[in-house]
Amino acid sequence: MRLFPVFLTAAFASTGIAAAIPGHVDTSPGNKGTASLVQVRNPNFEFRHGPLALAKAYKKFGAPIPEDLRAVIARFRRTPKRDFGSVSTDPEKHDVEYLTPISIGTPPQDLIVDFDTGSSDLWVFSTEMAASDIKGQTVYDPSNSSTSQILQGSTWEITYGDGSSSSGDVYIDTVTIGNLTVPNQAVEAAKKVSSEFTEDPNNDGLLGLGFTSINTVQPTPQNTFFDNIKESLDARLFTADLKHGAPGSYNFGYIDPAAYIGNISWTPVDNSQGFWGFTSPGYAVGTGAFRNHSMTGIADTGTTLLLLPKSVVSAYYKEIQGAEYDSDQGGYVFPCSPTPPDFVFGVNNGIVTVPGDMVSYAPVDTANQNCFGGIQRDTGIGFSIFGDVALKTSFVVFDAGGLQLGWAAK
Ligand SMILES: O=C(c1ccc(-c2ccco2)nc1O)N(Cc1ccccn1)C1CC1
Repeated sequence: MRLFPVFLTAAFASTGIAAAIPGHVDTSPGNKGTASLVQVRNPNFEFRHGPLALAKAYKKFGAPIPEDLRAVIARFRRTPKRDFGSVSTDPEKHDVEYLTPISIGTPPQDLIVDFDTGSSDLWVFSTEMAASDIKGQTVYDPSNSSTSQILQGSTWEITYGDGSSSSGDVYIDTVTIGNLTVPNQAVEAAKKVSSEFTEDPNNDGLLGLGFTSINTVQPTPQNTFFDNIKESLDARLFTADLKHGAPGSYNFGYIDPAAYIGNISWTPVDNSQGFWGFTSPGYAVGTGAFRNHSMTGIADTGTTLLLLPKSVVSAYYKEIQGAEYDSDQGGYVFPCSPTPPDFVFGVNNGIVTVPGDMVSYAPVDTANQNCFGGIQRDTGIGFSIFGDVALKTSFVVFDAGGLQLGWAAK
């Protein structure tokens, strides 16, 4: 029978050497019972921080742990694991929206959704919808997720500024974005969506990155993904790096210094309406002089265009030969060439430049003669909306920790 020298196992385990494998113990008469044991690394041994291993050794032999060692251990224990993550986001035609992959449930169900800093509901197309409302979208099936739990009695309903709407009930399930997972995220399953969503085959839902104060779940509003994960991030912020006709990214918990040039201009955020609100001090048209003109608005990745006060918009289009407000098109239209002037807006004591070629949003006719403007009036909304036309020219930091927005060129 092979004796397994248990005392040796214990001794080795505390030093990271695997339990010695049973060696050959020579018990022939006259022999002192010597043993030769081959050591192998213990695959299950968790490498312990040096001071921790030293403290363990003191403990094992009943020696008091010196004060300085105790202090090091305490500091090591206080810094919990921190996190950060990144996910790619792709523009639809004309950069009308940017779509980003997320995973929901167990096993993971992969959907592609619109990250929207202008709203705060995470809702998705679901198996609870009428088949006629689904045209090509991928749907979330809570019954196919072993981790989904219905949030009994909860419902949601949201209406967006473009008149679109959706509603349904609520599940708690695991949601992963990039390498970041929230195990108990409220996932709002759609039962109804308006035609604007049905007719958008590539968009499986919205992921709100606004403030939880405007989440529409009743009776108890639910946290956004960002609100659920922000305390475990290295920094309580996310960044939006949207691009014109090319993949961009949303990063969580860190500012990538390689993603921007020059300095970040910071401006305080007013989140009293649940949005990433700020006030721009003014604007310039092309190479013209900067005009002081306070514009209060929000940074909204979910809105395509740059919607500004009527007076600013008409001052801009006044500089374009042939530009006019076309009520048939519902906005300013102008000749696609020559390229219109840049539009510059202030952010604190910095500026953001929207290049003229990004102001031409899209041709209004097949002859490509006239273009619909990317800058339009914010009439009736109550504030301006710095949507994708403004955001895609910049690297934007949504800093919940400092309650500030950072804008940088790239
Ligand atoms: O679509 C929305 C929008 C987003 C969320 C909510 C909402 C209601 C309740 C919770 O969230 N209501 C909106 O209306 N835009 C953009 C927009 C575009 C055009 C006209 C009006 N607005 C909000 C961010 C400003």
